[in-house]
Amino acid sequence: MPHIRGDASVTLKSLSKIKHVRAFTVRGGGADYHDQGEGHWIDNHIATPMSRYPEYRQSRQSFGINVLGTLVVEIEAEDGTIGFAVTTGGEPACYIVEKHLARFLEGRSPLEYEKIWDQMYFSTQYYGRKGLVINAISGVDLALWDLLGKLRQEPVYHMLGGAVRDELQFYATGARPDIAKELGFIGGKMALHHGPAEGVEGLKKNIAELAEMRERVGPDFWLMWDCWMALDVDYATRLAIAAHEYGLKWIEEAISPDDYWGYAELRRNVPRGMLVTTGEHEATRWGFRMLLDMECCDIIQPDVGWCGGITELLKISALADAKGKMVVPHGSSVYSYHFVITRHNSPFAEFLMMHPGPTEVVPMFAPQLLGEPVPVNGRLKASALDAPGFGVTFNPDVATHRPYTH
Ligand SMILES: C[C@H](O)[C@H](O)[C@@H](O)[C@@H](O)C(=O)O
Ligand SMILES: [Mg+2]
Repeated sequence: MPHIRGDASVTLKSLSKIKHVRAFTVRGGGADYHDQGEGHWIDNHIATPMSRYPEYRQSRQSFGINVLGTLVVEIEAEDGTIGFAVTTGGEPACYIVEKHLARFLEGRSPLEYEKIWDQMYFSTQYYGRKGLVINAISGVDLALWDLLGKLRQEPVYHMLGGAVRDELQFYATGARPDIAKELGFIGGKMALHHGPAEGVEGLKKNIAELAEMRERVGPDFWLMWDCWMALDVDYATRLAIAAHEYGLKWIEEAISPDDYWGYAELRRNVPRGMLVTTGEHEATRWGFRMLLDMECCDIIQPDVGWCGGITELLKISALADAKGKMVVPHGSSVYSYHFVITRHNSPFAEFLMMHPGPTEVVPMFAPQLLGEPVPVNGRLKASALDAPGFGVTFNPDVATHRPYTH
């Protein structure tokens, strides 16, 4: 019998424990990517649930889409190694991290990420479960995985099972799918501009925009609509039927994230071959189980910075995989890239075009993450993710503010 060596080189004891958790907020783009300047495509008459109020129709910032700002979570180990992550959450999320969540990490091993997640979730369940609290938990979880990778000197995707393909391929979200095609992306997702409050005229304008873009990109390039929760089932059904002749590949987040029944109905209504997608504003394995068990959609799109982090996304993805459903995370830069490259049921990823046009590729969370990789010709090699943790560092030139301590 050959002697089988099995020295457990990484143990709970050998890895440096967590010493400090700190939370900061940052303004101006980055993880709160809706927080952009004037004239940006991402704030130009995009249909939302607030579009029923004319005063809030032109700009999503007018009703506060960028009110939170970025949350930066920093976790320092006893040996001085620091892991960090960014997500949407700003000052209120800082409060939750500092005053509530930090107690479950300080003094513990970063290897205990399952137990830490469980304690963060169930200790906040009485006021959390979705939205801001899960954003905060996600930020902590992502910073924990970044710290673990830096302590172990390996990239997060290695710890998630390794790459199942040599490279990532991306579709682009932005106002110019024609330019996205020239840049090598596999498809272009546009924001829908007119909602039910603008009646049949608005619906006709939507279809005219789609028809014009189809003319520009040719018959085979993927075109999708992101409806950002703006529609009702009837309007979404009529829009999907009218869009079918222009080859709309999927209709995304057409109705309220809470209307699971409406999504199931819409999915029964849309023309055969058109996909219904949603999930970026859903959270935890329990929320995504509702979407999957109620047959709400063909692709789930969790945001790893909003759904519970990597630890929770692993559970969500396994649920979807068991049901033969694709998981294409909502654009969240390196945090989704390290996940997507490791999952067979995540065949492509989203790249959110943050250039104002958008006419060029710029890092999604710019200027916050130094070393943030971007797709080249619509693709990113797995080897581009090989630095420890998530492979990025926080830009020291970006002003941060720590509103609370503990
Ligand atoms: C483009 C959409 O309106 C949102 O701004 C976008 O963040 C999100 O819905 C997406 O899927 O990228
Ligand atoms: Mg979306």
